[in-house]
Amino acid sequence: MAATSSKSVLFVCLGNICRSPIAEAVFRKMATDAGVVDKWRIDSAATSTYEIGNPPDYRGQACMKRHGVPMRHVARQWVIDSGATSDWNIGSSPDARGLSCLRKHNIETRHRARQVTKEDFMSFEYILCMDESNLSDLKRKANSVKNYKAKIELLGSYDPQKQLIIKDPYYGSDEDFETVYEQCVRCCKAFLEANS
Ligand SMILES: N#Cc1ccccc1-c1cc(NCCCN2CCCCC2)c2ccccc2n1
Repeated sequence: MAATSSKSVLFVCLGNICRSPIAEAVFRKMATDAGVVDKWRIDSAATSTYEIGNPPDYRGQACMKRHGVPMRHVARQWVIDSGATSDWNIGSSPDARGLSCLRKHNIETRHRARQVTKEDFMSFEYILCMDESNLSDLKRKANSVKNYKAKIELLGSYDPQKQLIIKDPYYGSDEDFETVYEQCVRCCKAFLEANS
């Protein structure tokens, strides 16, 4: 019987196509390799609406492939999608229990960029973001949510090499994506250790 999700983390960046999907994929692989992924609800989201519905940036996907880190994106030949009859959960990610079931049966789900929701501030224990702009956007959004529980922090605050900011690589090169990857590896490792 899979353990219930006792921990939860939402990685956030500006568009949810570059930095936060990399952080999510790196952390999910680390938690899987440590045998604790079933204890975690892991997701990523954007502070902006720039890229809602879009897959992770191809440069980030290439970086993950180089490092053998599975990403929830599945390149698609067919345009297969799903939808709801209600507006109850617009912008939310699939239910954690469903994702866990799919993962158990080794069925990949593809990540699509989504914006952080008020519900996220109530349901995630940690919301870890990449730079000061993300942090101020998140704190402003959180202020409109009564009794929210999330600890809103910079992912870089866990970096043993003290690189506090994970810079936006959107206008950058493959090397900039490599730097994002290396920072995410250091920070996610320290964050997992701090929560084990
Ligand atoms: N903004 C900024 C910015 C400033 C400095 C460095 C990077 C970026 C930057 C720009 C992006 N999209 C281009 C502008 C989008 N449009 C801006 C005006 C509203 C309509 C949308 C990004 C998209 C996805 C992920 C990260 C991104 N980051």
